[in-house]
Amino acid sequence: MAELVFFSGTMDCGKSTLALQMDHNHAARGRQGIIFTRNDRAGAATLSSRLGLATGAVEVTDDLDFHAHVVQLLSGGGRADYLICDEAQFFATHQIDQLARVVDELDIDVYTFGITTDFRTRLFPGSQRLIELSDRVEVLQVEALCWCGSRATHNARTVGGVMVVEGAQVVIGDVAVSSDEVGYEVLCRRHHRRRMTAATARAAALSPDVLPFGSGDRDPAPQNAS
Ligand SMILES: Nc1ncnc2c1ncn2[C@@H]1O[C@H](COP(=O)(O)OP(=O)(O)O)[C@@H](O)[C@H]1O
Ligand SMILES: Cc1cn([C@H]2C[C@H](O)[C@@H](COP(=O)(O)O)O2)c(=O)[nH]c1=O
Repeated sequence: MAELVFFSGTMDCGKSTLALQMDHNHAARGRQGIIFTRNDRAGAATLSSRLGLATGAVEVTDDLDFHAHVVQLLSGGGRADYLICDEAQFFATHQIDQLARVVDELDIDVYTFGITTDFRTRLFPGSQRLIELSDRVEVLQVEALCWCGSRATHNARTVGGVMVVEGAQVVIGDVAVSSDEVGYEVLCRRHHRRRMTAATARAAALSPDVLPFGSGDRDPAPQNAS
């Protein structure tokens, strides 16, 4: 039976890489897929991974109807055994419902990939609908790490190097960008709550105001902050 699966994790945990690997593995066994994405950093109609791989994709727009798209393809003699959908957090909720229809009515597997929460720790509407409708939600095994070494569970946005908690939900960007741009950093919940990025932690560790002893609530010096 076909299934709707949501592969989720923070930014930079390998979702797009897994999407490309899944497409490769299915195609290697003679299955035919359609790749969709929306707002990939590499540009329109592209699915790209930080490991350097990229492939062409159908760019998802507001008016794209997944069910109609696939039915049209099949009616024209085309074939689709599975769909790969990257950056699915940016899909509209009714588009996630269309994906569920593709699974249930056309018996086609749909593999979706995306982050669950935004920089304010709020669910993206598309991700919320995926959690509600998916047969399975899979959390990626490769753990992105907070600067403290704990598993990163949340995405922080920085503007000019400073963590912000207000602004538009969607701003396309990347981790490890220069400090005058909008950027992102993955953090554990503790450090997201304290708004403590690698740069803030480094500054605090260097500050002469910080006593060399303290309560058990102190944070360690950043391990990989440069
Ligand atoms: N130079 C590198 N060497 C090995 N692995 C890397 C390198 N650069 C990035 N990666 C891996 O790629 C992952 C990011 O992959 P990507 O598919 O772009 O993530 P996502 O789609 O979740 O944002 C990182 O977590 C890391 O494991
Ligand atoms: C947290 C957060 C992220 N985004 C954007 C930034 C990137 O363009 C994508 C995530 O891509 P990745 O492949 O998972 O790294 O989402 C956003 O628009 N708003 C946010 O709050």
